[in-house]
Amino acid sequence: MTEPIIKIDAISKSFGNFQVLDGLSMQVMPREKLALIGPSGSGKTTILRILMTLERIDAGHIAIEGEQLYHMPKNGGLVAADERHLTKMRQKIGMVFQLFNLFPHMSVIDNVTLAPMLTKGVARAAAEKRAMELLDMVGMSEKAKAMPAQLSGGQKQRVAIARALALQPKIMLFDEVTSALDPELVEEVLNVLWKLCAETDMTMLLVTHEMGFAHDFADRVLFFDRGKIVEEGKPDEMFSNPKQERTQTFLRKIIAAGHRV
Ligand SMILES: Nc1ncnc2c1ncn2[C@@H]1O[C@H](COP(=O)(O)OP(=O)(O)OP(=O)(O)O)[C@@H](O)[C@H]1O
Repeated sequence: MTEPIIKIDAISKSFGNFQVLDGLSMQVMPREKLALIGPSGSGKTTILRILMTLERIDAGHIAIEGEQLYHMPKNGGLVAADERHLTKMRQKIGMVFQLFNLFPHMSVIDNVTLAPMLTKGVARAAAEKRAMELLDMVGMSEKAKAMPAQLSGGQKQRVAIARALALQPKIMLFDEVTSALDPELVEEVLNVLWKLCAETDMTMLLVTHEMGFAHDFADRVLFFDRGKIVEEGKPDEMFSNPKQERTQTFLRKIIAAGHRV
């Protein structure tokens, strides 16, 4: 039987006195496209940031491809992972943020080549060749020499996707990647996600308020509330026939706000 590519086991996370996650467990299978939905503040972004090692966990375990993320084997047991282990594990995962986070003082192509050159020691010529392929895939090769300030939000986000792909991650995390975009630019970014879905075998986790997209794109939808998975299922079941009252209320509000489900 295929093993999960991500195995989250009873993780907890607090910020000060505020407990965001309390014993959360979930698994993701290789190639799976997962949508994480739920009200603001329910912990969705925190889960992605923990997987990306941008936040630490207080308790529990996470395994990526069967290898511990925050722990490493030592003397027959497990100890806290050191920076070297975290750096190695981080390369399996790429993340795209709501606010692009491009390096403003670097050109588009330099944004994409930086990580492979710095973290993997890839030579500039090879890194640029690969970067141009990735920029071509997201429809941005003509802007390779441009600076981020010269780009629209949708273009910046497509560059951010190319940059995240440059380390050839097996897992891609998308954190509300269209939320900061003008409505007419949303489609161009969603089209890139479709392309990644069709042309790569990456595992993709998507936090989104675009319910229509989550419905069409995801293999499985997880509905979160207060750091817990309230309900999960196939998109058709989740959106047309949610079982839990909390899910029903959330989706009613979303529909009332004019979002397609
Ligand atoms: N660095 C931090 N310091 C303090 N509190 C934080 C921090 N990061 C997140 N939180 C709090 O943790 C809770 C969960 O946040 P998170 O961003 O994971 O929720 P979310 O479900 O992604 O919501 P949204 O859809 O608004 O992004 C929120 O109440 C948030 O204010």
